[in-house]
Amino acid sequence: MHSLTTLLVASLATLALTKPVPQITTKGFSVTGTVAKPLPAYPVRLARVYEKYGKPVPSNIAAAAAAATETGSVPAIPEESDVAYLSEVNIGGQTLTLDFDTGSADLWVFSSELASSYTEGHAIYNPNKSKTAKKLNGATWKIRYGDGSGASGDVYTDDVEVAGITVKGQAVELASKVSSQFLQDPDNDGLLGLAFSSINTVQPKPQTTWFDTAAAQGLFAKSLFTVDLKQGAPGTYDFGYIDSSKYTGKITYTDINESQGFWEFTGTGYGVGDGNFQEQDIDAIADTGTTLLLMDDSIVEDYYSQVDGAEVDQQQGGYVFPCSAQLPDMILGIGSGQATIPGGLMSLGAVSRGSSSCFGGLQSNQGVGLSIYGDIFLKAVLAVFDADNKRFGFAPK
Ligand SMILES: C[C@@H](SC(=N)N)c1ccc(Cl)cc1
Ligand SMILES: C[C@@H](SC(=N)N)c1ccc(Cl)cc1
Repeated sequence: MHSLTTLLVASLATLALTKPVPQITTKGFSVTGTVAKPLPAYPVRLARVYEKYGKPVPSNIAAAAAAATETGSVPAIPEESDVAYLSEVNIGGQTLTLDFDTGSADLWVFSSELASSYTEGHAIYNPNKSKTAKKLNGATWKIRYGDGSGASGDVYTDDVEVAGITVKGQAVELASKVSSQFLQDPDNDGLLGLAFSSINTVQPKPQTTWFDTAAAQGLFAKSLFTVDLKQGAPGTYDFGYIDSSKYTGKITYTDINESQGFWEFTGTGYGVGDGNFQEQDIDAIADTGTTLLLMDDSIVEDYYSQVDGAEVDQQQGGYVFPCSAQLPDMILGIGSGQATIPGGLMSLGAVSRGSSSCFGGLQSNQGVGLSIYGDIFLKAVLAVFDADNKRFGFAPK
């Protein structure tokens, strides 16, 4: 008899294991010219010039820029076994809890356009109850994840508030269809994409993510956000600033390659426990929307070869080990530094209530060619997603 946890963990594990890059039909993309972007307020532009040349921003300019821009913080609440993290969002006066996802670029929600049998237990968005909703005529969207999970529907624009920051005219994608995976998770009312807008699935004209819309409207003095996830406790997403109280030591940055639309970088290698560090290029993405740490089989096998009793459990869909096992730390080389994931974070907990078998936080990426540094990694660091400088940063915490 599978407990819910097993099903959820297994389905998400399977989901995480087998949900390769959302199948975005690139052939349909047509960038019909560029929309004139409102220029950020003058002091913001001036402050950026100083920063660009590594000069301290004069206090009067910094003060003026700060006055013209916004910052905000919103809790990231873990679901059971930390399988996903949910945050509150207000759309046209309606509050939903969404899965913020740096691995996709669609803001889509459970909506009044879904059959009511699908919306049981969910908060839904109903544009007819919003004073500021406008239909985006002719626009549709359809997202697919490798495991076959996905959703589709049509599009409105509305005022979307995240972390106290309101973006007017944000594209909101209403689900009129969702796949079964999304029905197993009654608290998840949809996704808020934080990847690059180049992989947004709206047709015929792709839309921008909430973050990119806000940045284009000049709402941030610094166009960056930070992610501070915690094991079994609320963390935060912060927008427009870095809270120095959320990390220790210094932030190490690495350039990202946004050509696939992800926060993608080349890791410098890995180490298991106090074993020696293996230098190798690792094509990785930082992904809040994936529960696990997904890496090449060779690395996964190396790690579990050092865990007594670890084995692949087909039924669970990945490596399991005795919950009594002492798990080694996982070291990930990023830029000039190394992120240490303590052994205690490398488990998702018992495969089902009362079981002495635990599900591994590190699992195979099934050879998809990308390593997915998901929530297991993000619980170990303060992560900085810096769009201004096209870089990813991390610091111990
Ligand atoms: C980009 C993410 S899916 C997402 N975060 N929306 C991903 C890609 C490939 C694999 Cl194998 C697993 C996860
Ligand atoms: C597509 C992912 S979100 C992501 N891939 N980052 C997902 C999340 C939750 C459910 Cl229930 C099903 C699928």
